[in-house]
Amino acid sequence: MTQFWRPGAERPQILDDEEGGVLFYSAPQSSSSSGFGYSILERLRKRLPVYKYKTAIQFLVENHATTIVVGETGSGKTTQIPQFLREAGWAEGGRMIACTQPRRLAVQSVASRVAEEMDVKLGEEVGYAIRFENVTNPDTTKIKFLTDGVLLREMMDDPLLTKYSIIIVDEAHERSISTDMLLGLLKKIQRRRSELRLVISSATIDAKTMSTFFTGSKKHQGLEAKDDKLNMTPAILSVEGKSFTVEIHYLEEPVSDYLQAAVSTVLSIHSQEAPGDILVFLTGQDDIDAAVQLLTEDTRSHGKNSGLSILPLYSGLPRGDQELVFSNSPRGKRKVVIATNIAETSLTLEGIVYVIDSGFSKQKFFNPISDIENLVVAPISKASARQRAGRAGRVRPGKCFRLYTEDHYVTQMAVEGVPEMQRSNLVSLVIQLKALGIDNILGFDWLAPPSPEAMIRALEVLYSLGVLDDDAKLTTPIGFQVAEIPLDPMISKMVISSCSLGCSEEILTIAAVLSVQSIWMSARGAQKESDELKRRFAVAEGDHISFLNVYKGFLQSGKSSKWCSQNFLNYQTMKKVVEIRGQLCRLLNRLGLTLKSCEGDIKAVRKAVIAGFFANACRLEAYSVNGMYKTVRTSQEVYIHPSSILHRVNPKWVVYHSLVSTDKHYMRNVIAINPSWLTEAAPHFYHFQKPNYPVS
Ligand SMILES: Nc1ncnc2c1ncn2[C@@H]1O[C@H](COP(=O)(O)OP(=O)(O)OP(=O)(O)O)[C@@H](O)[C@H]1O
Repeated sequence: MTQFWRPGAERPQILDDEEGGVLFYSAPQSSSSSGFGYSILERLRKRLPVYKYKTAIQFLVENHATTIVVGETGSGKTTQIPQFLREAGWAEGGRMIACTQPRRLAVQSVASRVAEEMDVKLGEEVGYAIRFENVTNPDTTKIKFLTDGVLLREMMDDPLLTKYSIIIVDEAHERSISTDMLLGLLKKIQRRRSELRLVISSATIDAKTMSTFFTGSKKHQGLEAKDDKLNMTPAILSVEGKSFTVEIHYLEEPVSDYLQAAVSTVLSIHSQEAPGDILVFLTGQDDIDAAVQLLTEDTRSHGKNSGLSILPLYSGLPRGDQELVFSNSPRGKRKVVIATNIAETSLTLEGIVYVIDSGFSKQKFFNPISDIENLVVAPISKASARQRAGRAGRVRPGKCFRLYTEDHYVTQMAVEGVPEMQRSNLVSLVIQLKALGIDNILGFDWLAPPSPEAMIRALEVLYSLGVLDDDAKLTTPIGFQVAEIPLDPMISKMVISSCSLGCSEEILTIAAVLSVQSIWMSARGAQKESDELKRRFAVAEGDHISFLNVYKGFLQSGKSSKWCSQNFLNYQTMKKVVEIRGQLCRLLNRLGLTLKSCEGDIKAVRKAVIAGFFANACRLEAYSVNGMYKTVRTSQEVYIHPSSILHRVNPKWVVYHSLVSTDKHYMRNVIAINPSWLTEAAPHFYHFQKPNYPVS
């Protein structure tokens, strides 16, 4: 390795691997089915550190309302604990074991692994559910992996989650909004359902804080006397041991450009280290695209076959492209996966031997005063760094190269990140709690309370949308209907309003497109061509209406992948749009709402968009030469994003879907409006905005 690396002072312990861990290094790898026979998988299971604790886990769960399991990354918590509990009988009599994950990709991949280990078909005894996708069988599924967001949704139909005997909240250290909300609600449910068991697990969780949160006397918890033997004090189990060693290396000196440093480290590993795939953690799609390009250019400039197979991995990537990271690298090539923190927890990518950790991730920070949620590149916490390193050492020993100094790790990095709850827009959280009948949101039992300002802002938004009434209760029927739709409340309001405006067919298409990351392929060096193709679908009214043209073209092409690539559209994402739209149609039918097309009456569509997004109205500054707009609500300076159809067109009044902040605040997905529609759609809201609202 290059000399600037220095091994970490605290070497991770070497594992006891009595049976000789190298035995199965050379075993054939494959994507979905590992190619290992069931009995080999059974042997591998038994060698995981957590296996030694099987009886202890079964005993603790039997006797404690809550069990907290802390164990190294890769020790087998996610894949094994649900199986142990199933063996102990917790999935008998029509009951199910749920295991939540913060991320969809993890849900799918651990569910497949567990199905494989149990030698059953995915979707039968072992299933999974993520938003808009349910691969379970109500009659046969015993172990269900799902995102914590989906479990929260299930509570709307079944508030006590009666079909589950045990809920395992995995990766609880991530402290996503949904995880925190779930923990508070599960604590409440336990008071009503003494038979429900909770297991909280993570490699990097603060077990004491969690234990204090869940501690309560039976009296306090309101449990009945029949549960005399049940211990209300959470049990804490520390699983000792790690699958394989991961050597940690730090930089001798800090670097100013982590992207360049990551690329150089990939190249030096490739030239100096033994075979094995590489996983690089960067911050977002832009970083990742740049790294892919730099690596590709480097190898091209040397006129050689690099021997590298480079794969990006981020949440906006279509499913098919994401799944490539699980496949074997082409023969003789070293796979390099360049990922965001989507790959930070729960994932096992079999060939990974080397991890490169940039030390940064993109994190949301919401300012309730300006009402802007920024995605900021910020240093990660020690917990994240440990999780990243833990992606190596899962099926063989590994190395982790941290692109920062050991001193930085020890003295500068926070032990844990700030919970998402304390740095996000809380509109979706508030509506969900309201839908679950929790009225006193500020008094809710939070693991860490959100800021009152953000709460108040969320209440204001929901009130202005007509979702909450003067007593801050959900309105009938709009509030309840908006809460039923698993989308951002502003999109849901747009959908509901479209039913009375007679354009729900069109708005469902728009809602589905706004629910995926981007329907366009990444232009990567072909910006001009991509812009020209985009213009074929463009209409003067803006992006939303252009989406309707794209969707129509896709259907007319017979949902053709060729048509998509000819038009710079992402085929997988377009298929997803069709799927989401179908789900939304079914949901509207269930809610008894009418599906109707406006047959080209674009004005109705624009009015429906405003019904949801009136708060995002902006006016072009009178003498602006550079396309500067000001938001009506807070007079914030904003610009139309270059990816928008309306970039450089600059209509006088617009409404946007979301803001992204880089050098400036940019509006994405923009529609031109008539300002009088704002007062028509939301007179109560614009009444207060009069000083900023010169109608012209
Ligand atoms: N898809 C897979 N392919 C090969 N091995 C796997 C796969 N999934 C899991 N394993 C093996 O099972 C082990 C345990 O994985 P598991 O996800 O249960 O660990 P964990 O303790 O939950 O880790 P983490 O805290 O990182 O989520 C891995 O270290 C690896 O050896």
